[in-house]
Amino acid sequence: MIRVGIFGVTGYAGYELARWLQRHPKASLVWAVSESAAGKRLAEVVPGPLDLTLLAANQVDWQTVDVIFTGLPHGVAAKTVAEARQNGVKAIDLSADLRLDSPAAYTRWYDHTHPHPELLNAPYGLPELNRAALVDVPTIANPGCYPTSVLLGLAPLLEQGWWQTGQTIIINAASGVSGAGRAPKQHLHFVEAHENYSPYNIGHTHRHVGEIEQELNKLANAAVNTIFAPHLLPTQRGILSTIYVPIQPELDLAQIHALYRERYANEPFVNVLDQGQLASLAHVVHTNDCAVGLTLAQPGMLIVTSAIDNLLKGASGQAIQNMNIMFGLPETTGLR
Ligand SMILES: NC(=O)C1=CN([C@@H]2O[C@H](COP(=O)(O)OP(=O)(O)OC[C@H]3O[C@@H](n4cnc5c(N)ncnc54)[C@H](OP(=O)(O)O)[C@@H]3O)[C@@H](O)[C@H]2O)C=CC1
Ligand SMILES: CC(=O)N[C@@H](CCC(=O)OP(=O)(O)O)C(=O)O
Repeated sequence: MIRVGIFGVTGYAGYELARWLQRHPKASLVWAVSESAAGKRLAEVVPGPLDLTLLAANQVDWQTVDVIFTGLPHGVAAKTVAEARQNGVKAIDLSADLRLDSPAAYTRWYDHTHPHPELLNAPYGLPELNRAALVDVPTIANPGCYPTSVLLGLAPLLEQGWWQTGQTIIINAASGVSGAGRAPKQHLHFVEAHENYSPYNIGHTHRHVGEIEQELNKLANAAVNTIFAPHLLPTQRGILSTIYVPIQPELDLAQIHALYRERYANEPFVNVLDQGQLASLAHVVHTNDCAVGLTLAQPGMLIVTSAIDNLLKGASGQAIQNMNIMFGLPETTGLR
């Protein structure tokens, strides 16, 4: 059994992780930390079936776990990961603290100095792109939710060099409200979000742009320029990214569809839809899947639709997939 600790279990991602770990046949949740509710029962804080006594961070016994998950805000998570490493415990970080390749990039997108720049050497945990780098490592940077949908939607095309180098890729994306976390904020208030659909941080301002372009550059082996337009969607969960990609004008849809099907043929969590189908939230919510739809809008312009559940393939499901790889288990263990 893999012995697990969770930090931030009262948060949306941490709680989802705890729920799925209950059903994992090879992992056992040993303890869970909550700063704001230490000493209480989890069921008192988050209504639901999970019940265990919450610990404060300074109460944990590091010797009792093999790995921790950090479902903490960025800036906070890195300090906990550093403590885990000092105690010889592996860590999978759901925040953005381990994802960027350099301290300068982190400061650019997160507006503060990285508290532990030595942790930025963690491999980027998108198994479909980076599986070999995740086996038996001490730390994994779990990818962002929007980046996961975008990278899986574009990887085959960029790896193959079938996009138009130098042209801008436009990403129009929408996320359910759980993507913003549990802390109340005015724009997440029911009256503001329900039956509304609103863009935010559009242009080059959303912090995921740095992560998306960093990883797209690696896939394409070239500088990839994007325009990213996120929206708040009045659902509980789910992300849909609609991506406009300039491609080589001679390519037809059958060729592109065959490329995607071949690239993802052995990927248990990527579902390349039949030609003519478009990805939607209904394909993926409450699963660890990414659904990808392909449409040739006109010669030279492909539209990719890529859908995930932000709390699963976008966070906790992917984190369990990463744990499975880290410990040499079949990747789908506990995720079906
Ligand atoms: N929601 C999503 O769809 C996704 C989230 N992520 C990332 O995962 C992490 C967790 O996200 P999510 O679960 O949505 O966030 P939430 O806001 O729902 O939960 C974060 C939890 O962190 C704990 N916490 C500990 N220290 C602090 C602190 N100083 N300030 C605020 N909270 C603190 C809180 O629990 P307590 O007080 O009990 O300790 C809180 O419940 C974030 O880094 C987020 O960016 C990544 C991908 C998708
Ligand atoms: C709807 C909404 O607000 N979504 C969040 C998604 C970010 C997130 O979840 O954080 P990670 O970087 O850890 O993936 C946002 O846009 O900031």
